[in-house]
Amino acid sequence: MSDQSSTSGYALLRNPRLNKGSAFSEEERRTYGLEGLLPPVPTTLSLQVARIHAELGNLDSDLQKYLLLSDLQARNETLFYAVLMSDPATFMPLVYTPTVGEACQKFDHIFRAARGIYLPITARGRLKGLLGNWPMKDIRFIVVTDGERILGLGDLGVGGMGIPIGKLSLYTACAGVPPEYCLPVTLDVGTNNESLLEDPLYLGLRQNRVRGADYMAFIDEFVQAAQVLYPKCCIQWEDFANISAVPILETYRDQVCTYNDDIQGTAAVALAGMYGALRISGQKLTDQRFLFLGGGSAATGIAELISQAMALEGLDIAAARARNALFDVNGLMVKSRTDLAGFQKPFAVNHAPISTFVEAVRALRPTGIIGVSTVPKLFNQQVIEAMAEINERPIIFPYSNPTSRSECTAEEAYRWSQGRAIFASGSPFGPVEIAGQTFVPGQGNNVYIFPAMGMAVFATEATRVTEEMFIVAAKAVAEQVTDKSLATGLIYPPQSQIFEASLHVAVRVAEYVFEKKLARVERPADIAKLIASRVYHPAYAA
Ligand SMILES: NC(=O)C1=CN([C@@H]2O[C@H](COP(=O)(O)OP(=O)(O)OC[C@H]3O[C@@H](n4cnc5c(N)ncnc54)[C@H](OP(=O)(O)O)[C@@H]3O)[C@@H](O)[C@H]2O)C=CC1
Ligand SMILES: CC(=O)C(=O)O
Ligand SMILES: [Mg+2]
Repeated sequence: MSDQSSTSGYALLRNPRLNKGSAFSEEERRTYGLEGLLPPVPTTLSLQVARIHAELGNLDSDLQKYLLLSDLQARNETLFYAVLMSDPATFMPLVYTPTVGEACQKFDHIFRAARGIYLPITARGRLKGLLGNWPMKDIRFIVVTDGERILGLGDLGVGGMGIPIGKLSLYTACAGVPPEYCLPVTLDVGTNNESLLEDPLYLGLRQNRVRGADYMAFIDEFVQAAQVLYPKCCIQWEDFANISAVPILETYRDQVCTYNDDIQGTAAVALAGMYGALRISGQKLTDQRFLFLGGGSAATGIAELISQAMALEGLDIAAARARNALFDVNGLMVKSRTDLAGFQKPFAVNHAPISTFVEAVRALRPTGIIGVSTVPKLFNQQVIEAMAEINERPIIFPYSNPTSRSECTAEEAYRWSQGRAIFASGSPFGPVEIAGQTFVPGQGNNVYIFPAMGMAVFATEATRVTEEMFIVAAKAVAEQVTDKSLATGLIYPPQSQIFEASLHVAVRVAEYVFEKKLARVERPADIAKLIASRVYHPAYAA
């Protein structure tokens, strides 16, 4: 756009952060040269929200709704967030799991306006320059993926970009982190997904994934560039394969402000769910035994945080870890197995090998099973019935996303356990009625953690994200669950109240940040007030 047009009202209509669309007032239209560029009668933000609701209501595919919202985000950011925040329970499944999964799978075929920064490994040595092309200069959050494990959908190459975009939209919609501080990033190191490599529309590098020292050097260049350009930035690693996720976290967790959402955020939401479940069963955490289906990032992250929480309640850490057993493609992770990665070994149990999950359930008699395998339907009738035979109130958490990868549905868990399951799933399920009783399944998803963690880090300008901050966050989620919710089986705050719930968690985490002297701002007398003062509200500037 030429200089002549960039200062015009026409340019204003094309700047999503400043655009008000039909809501520009008559005075603004006169001042900015917008007269004639819009239909003549100004409207209001609330009418615009109502128009979007109605438009969405006329679409019958969730992907179409996703596209409408994503076009809106590219056109008018205030209106986009006003819509999302008007009804989070309705809009989260569209901009986040499950619909975002389909959008990532079809990314190259539905590509529209670009958002975020793409860093191809072919640009090694120039990453700071590419990252610096982003127009905002004070970035506080980068959500970054390399696209290798997108939800439970596998390697989607650059199509994974939908995830950082969706997660950061929820930083704002669920916890009020102002959008101008957020930057989605995709690292393109190639893809091993043959169908993408053969697709003429594929938008990423046409090569297999780079691994090993070259990969780690690329990651390091990215981290250093982000540090130099954005010294107050927190980097959230998202949807990397575990072979990359674990070493990256280990390398940087004590060097910079960073965390891995799949390992640590998921762990916190699972622990929160356990605290809720124990209020229903009336049991103690240290009496639980968990069996995980899957032994990757999410499983080992959850198992470790639960073990740490058990240790805080008096169990020896080794004994605590022994209460968290993992089961993967090759069966129960037992000490005699020679194929275990370093991060899996602490959870290997002293037991003879077991090759089927239902046998493992019968042998270990877990109080809860947690599905983080990416494989649907493996919590089958036999498994749920075995859990219901062993436990009065079996904990059943199929956490894999999106819905198509869920280890079971809410209906299956409740039906096969005669309504006794304490259930939560990674992607949302609607209420279920069994024998006249209505159950409300919770969404056991790190969305209860990462936006809140983001707001706490943003408001305090924290230097680090520590493991203890996730335990604090887990307790802060759990303490908000009412007895009324528990009576319906709901062990998390309702999705409709996620904004209020996230701010509560942010306050608790911020208190901890100040206590541990991890903040870069002065401790205020009233931390809740500090958080409230930092919250973004979707309203047009006067
Ligand atoms: N609800 C939430 O908030 C979150 C949910 N998730 C979901 O959890 C899932 C896993 O994520 P993540 O841990 O990062 O992925 P990983 O790839 O790190 O782990 C997947 C694990 O499942 C194992 N697995 C694969 N197939 C089977 C099978 N048939 N039976 C038993 N185990 C199997 C894998 O074994 P192997 O490596 O040998 O193939 C691996 O150990 C994803 O679907 C993701 O969407 C993740 C984060 C948050
Ligand atoms: C929720 C999430 O982070 C995942 O499924 O990967
Ligand atoms: Mg993830």
